[in-house]
Amino acid sequence: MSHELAIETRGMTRMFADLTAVDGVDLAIPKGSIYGFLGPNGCGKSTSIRMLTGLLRPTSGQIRVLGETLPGAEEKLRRRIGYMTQKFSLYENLSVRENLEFVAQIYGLSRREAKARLAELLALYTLEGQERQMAGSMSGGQRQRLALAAATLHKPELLFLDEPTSAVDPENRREFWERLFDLCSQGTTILVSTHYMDEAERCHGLAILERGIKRADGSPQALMATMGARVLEVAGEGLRALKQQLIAEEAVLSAAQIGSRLRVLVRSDVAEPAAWLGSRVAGRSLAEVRPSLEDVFVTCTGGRHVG
Ligand SMILES: Nc1ncnc2c1ncn2[C@@H]1O[C@H](COP(=O)(O)OP(=O)(O)OP(=O)(O)O)[C@@H](O)[C@H]1O
Repeated sequence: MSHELAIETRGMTRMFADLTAVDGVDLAIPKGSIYGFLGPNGCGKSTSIRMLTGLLRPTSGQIRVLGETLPGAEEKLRRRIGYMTQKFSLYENLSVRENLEFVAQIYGLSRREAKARLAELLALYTLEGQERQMAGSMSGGQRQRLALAAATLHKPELLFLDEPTSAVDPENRREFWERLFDLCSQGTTILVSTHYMDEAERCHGLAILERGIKRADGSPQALMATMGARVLEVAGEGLRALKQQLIAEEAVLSAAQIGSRLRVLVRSDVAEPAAWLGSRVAGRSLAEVRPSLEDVFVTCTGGRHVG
């Protein structure tokens, strides 16, 4: 297996009784990239991350992380990876400083190393004025910065972030992503799970997951360029009724209203989608538009998630 890959899996599978939470997932994630898992709740993002961090054993399949085989190398990998869980996992009744000191102890930093690293992190994550504040009384954005400081305290080579921005506003989310690109530019590989399209679009590469199955994999640009549908927008009157009429067509993967337009995904095996759709929209105006990542998502999941 290649040394240039931070993560490599073949047929990674996890069952819970008779539910297949992760179903035969193959991954090849290059070192130094930000890679996303995109999918709705319950599609297997957290279960995949837990297997890749060595916290959960796969039912079958092969996993290599930073050149080590899992299960088996959990202890070796512990110092080399960082993990920010979906729920805030620090102590709410400890201060910012106490939380970070506690994590430093877990990773066996000496008092001196811990002092220097804490000063660095407090400055980097703009937590300097809040050292004594209880973690439980912080805002969503501040908690998230503290959680990221804690997850990166030991300078991991590979960082796992499970839906890190689900509890923060768009401005904090944008700021958080700037931090991730800083970490990436210093050589950290990042695997981030999300159900936000805008977040997925920032990744170098991503996997679209649905019910434990990887439906597509590639850079957002490549996924948009190669998706199996053409995107057309219709403007005019009576779009709700038109939508019902169109989704009954075999060739239409989805039709969803966006403001005053109806965004229609037509299967790419329809030779002339504009002419085909034009004959069904009775005089309304129509234009082909560039696909978005959301269109890719809808196309690979068969349109089941957008109404
Ligand atoms: N310990 C468990 N025991 C039984 N079923 C589980 C367990 N952990 C996860 N599951 C099930 O496995 C499936 C995948 O869950 P998972 O948490 O990986 O999804 P997810 O994409 O991370 O979604 P979410 O964002 O809601 O956590 C779900 O149907 C979930 O109910």
